[in-house]
Amino acid sequence: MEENRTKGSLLLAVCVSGDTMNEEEDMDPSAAAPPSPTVSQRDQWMVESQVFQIYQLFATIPPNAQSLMLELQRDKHMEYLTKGLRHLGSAFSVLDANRPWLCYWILHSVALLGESVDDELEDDIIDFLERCQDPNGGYAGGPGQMPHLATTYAAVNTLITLGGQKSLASINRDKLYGFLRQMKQPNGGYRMHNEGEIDVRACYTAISVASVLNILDDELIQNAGDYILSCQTYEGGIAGEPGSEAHGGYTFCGLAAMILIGEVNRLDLPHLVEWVVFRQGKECGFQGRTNKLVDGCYSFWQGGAVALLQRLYSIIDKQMEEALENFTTSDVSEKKESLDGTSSHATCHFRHEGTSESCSADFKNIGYSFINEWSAQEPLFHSIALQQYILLCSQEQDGGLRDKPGKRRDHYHTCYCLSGLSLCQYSWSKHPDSPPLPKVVLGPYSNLLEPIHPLYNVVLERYREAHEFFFAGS
Ligand SMILES: CC(C)=CCC/C(C)=C/CC/C(C)=C/COP(=O)(O)OP(=O)(O)O
Ligand SMILES: [Zn+2]
Repeated sequence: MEENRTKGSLLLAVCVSGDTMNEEEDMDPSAAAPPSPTVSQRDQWMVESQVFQIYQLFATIPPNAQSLMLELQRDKHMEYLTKGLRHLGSAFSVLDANRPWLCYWILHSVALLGESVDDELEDDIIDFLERCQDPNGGYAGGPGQMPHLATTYAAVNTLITLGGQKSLASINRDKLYGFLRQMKQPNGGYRMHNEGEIDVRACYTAISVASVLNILDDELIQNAGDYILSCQTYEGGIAGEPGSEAHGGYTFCGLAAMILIGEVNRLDLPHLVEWVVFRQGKECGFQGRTNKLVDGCYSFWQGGAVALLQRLYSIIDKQMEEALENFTTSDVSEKKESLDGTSSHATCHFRHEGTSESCSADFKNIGYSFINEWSAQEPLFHSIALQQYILLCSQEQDGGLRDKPGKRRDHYHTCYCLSGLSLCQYSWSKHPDSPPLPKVVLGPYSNLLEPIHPLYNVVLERYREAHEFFFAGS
């Protein structure tokens, strides 16, 4: 966006500069006419105009009206989610491959708002997901359908969000492990389902569920880092598959998966930081990829990637120092690296400082140590601006959240806008359990949501219960 406009004005400056034109061109009025805008430019200007109208209105109203505009419509959102849950009950009998996702989006939103569902509905959801569980492992989009990694991730996160013995014990981890092994490809990637596509989403969903359920092992990890690394593009972000375009959704997936397998230091992190921070635009929200439109759901995908990067400062610093060293004394530093193995590309992270066990010994606890070693660094994005976009542009006053003004609310955007809002609110916290200062929460303090585990996107307290359950005795 910004780049486009900068390039556009540079181009215009060259075109109107007299030096480059002869007299005949100077006389021709059409030569000076600006090129007609592209469809993407028009779309961008339209969104900017809608967003800035809202910000303009906000800037001109009295403070008490401003506070009202910034209020998170908790009750309305709960009404919308409850309606969705009621509909979900009747949708359980309808043929649809998205139902575990609907369960996750709705229940995770409810949990973010600090609420829960009644026992009867909870039982219905556990029973429904039980029927989606394949006898040979993994969860399908509906009973009798083919198991799929995306719905497996959604089902596992739903059951963790519900919590409790019945819910957590309903996951057949042995069979699920078998399904993950079946999806694993020799190139290190994963297929989404039998004969399905191989992409970074599949790597993340497989690794995320294996990690949270304590079934991650060397076989599941083997070459996965090579595959994800091959998807980091020249822009710095991560694409769905090698050779594709960097995108926020896949960037979150690739980065989180690399952290969970202890190989995040293999990515070019400074380049990744550079790409992701420039995806937050003048509309205050994030776009998913270069020159595309802002969208509320990227508050989590891009905001989540930045939140993860915020905890990797020491590795980023090390990579930057090495790059500088390589730049100044390239061959000397190369020799040094090969002699003493100090290259960050040759060591295993994210580990406890000072330990020397192999990666395989400690990747099992990465998810847990990641939140306990929470760092106090500042956020790398404009957290207040993003909260402003979510509350003023993505929030529907009647409940539910959306992509952008003019779009309709839906459960996917409600889930990821709220997840992004929670990340913003805790982005300055020294520890995930320490309540944020009021000045970092935009709007009334009652806007505060529950904190999430940024690697799995489940509410932290529910993650902790699952961790105790699945790691007991290990
Ligand atoms: C865990 C899991 C399953 C993660 C999924 C991650 C995710 C959101 C991937 C995005 C896929 C994609 C290329 C969307 C582009 O849509 P678009 O062209 O409509 O949108 P754009 O213009 O914003 O790029
Ligand atoms: Zn979206």
